[in-house]
Amino acid sequence: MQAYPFFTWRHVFKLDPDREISEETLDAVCTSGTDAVLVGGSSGVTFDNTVELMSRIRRYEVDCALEVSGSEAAAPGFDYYFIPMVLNTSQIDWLSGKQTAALREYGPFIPWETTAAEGYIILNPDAEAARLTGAQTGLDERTVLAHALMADKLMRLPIVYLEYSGRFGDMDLVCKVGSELSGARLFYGGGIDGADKARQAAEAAHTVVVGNVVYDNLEAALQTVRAVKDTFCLLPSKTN
Ligand SMILES: CC(C)=CCC/C(C)=C/CC/C(C)=C/CC/C(C)=C/CC/C(C)=C/CC/C(C)=C/CC/C(C)=C/COP(=O)(O)OP(=O)(O)O
Ligand SMILES: O=P(O)(O)OC[C@@H](O)CO
Ligand SMILES: [Mg+2]
Repeated sequence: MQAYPFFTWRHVFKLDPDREISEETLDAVCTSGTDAVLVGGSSGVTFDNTVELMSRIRRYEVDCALEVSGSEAAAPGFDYYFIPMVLNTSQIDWLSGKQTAALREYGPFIPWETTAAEGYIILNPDAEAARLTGAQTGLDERTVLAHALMADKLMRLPIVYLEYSGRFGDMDLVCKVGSELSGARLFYGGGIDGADKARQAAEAAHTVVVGNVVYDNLEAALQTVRAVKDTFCLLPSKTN
C-alpha cells in the first residue's frame, strides 16, 4: 500500500459547507494544530458553498481536503480528495453507482495522486448519512469486521471510515476493526464532544475526525487536538 501523505494525520476537523462559520471560529480551527481540515457534509453541499469555504481555509497553511459527497460539489483547488463508498448498504448507487457516474464526467480531470477512496461503514442509524444511503446499521461485530476486511484486504482501499456521525461509538469495536487492518488507515468520526472522548478515539483509531462540536462548543473542539496528539494509538502504525 502506498504511504499517502495523509497516513500521518492523527487529528482532523470536518467542516460542513452547508453551515455558517464565523471568521474567528475558522481562524481558531485552522491554527489549532490539527493535521487537516476536511470539507464535507451529507446534505446541502453545493459547488458554491464548497468553493467559498475552501477559499477561506486556503488563507491558512493547514492541509485542506474535500470529501466529495456529490458530483456537483467537486471543485478544484483542494490538497486531497476523498471519495466515500458506503459498504454497509444494499443500494449499489452509494457504493459505486454515483461514483462511477461522476468518473464518466470528471475522469480526465481527477488528480489521482491526491485522490483516495474511503470505505465507509455507517453505524449510527440516526445520522443523516445513514438515512440517505439506506445504511444497515444494526450489525453484529463479525459483520462490521467483514465489511472492514472487504475494504482493506479485497478492495485494498486506503481508508476505512467508521462513521457514527452525531453519536459516540463503540471504541472496543473500533479498536478490533483497526487491529484487523493491514493496509488501510482507520478513520473514526462521531460524537466527540471534548478531550475525554477524543483520547478514547485516539487510542482506537489511526485518525480521529471531529465535526459538530466545532459549531456547538469551540473551546471543547480545540481541546481535542492536543488530546488526540498526546494519546498513544494502540493500533499498528500506518505511516510506513
Ligand atoms: C479539477 C476538479 C474538478 C477536481 C475534482 C475532481 C474530483 C476528485 C472529482 C470527484 C469525482 C467523484 C468520483 C465523485 C464522487 C461523487 C459522489 C456522488 C460520491 C458519493 C458519496 C457518498 C457515498 C455520499 C453519501 C453520504 C456520505 C457518506 C457523505 C460523507 C460525508 C459525511 C458522512 C458527512 C457527515 O455529514 P453531516 O451532514 O455532518 O452529518 P450530521 O448531520 O450527522 O452531522
Ligand atoms: O460531527 P461528528 O459527530 O463529530 O462526526 C464527525 C464526522 O465523522 C462526521 O462525518
Ligand atoms: Mg456534521
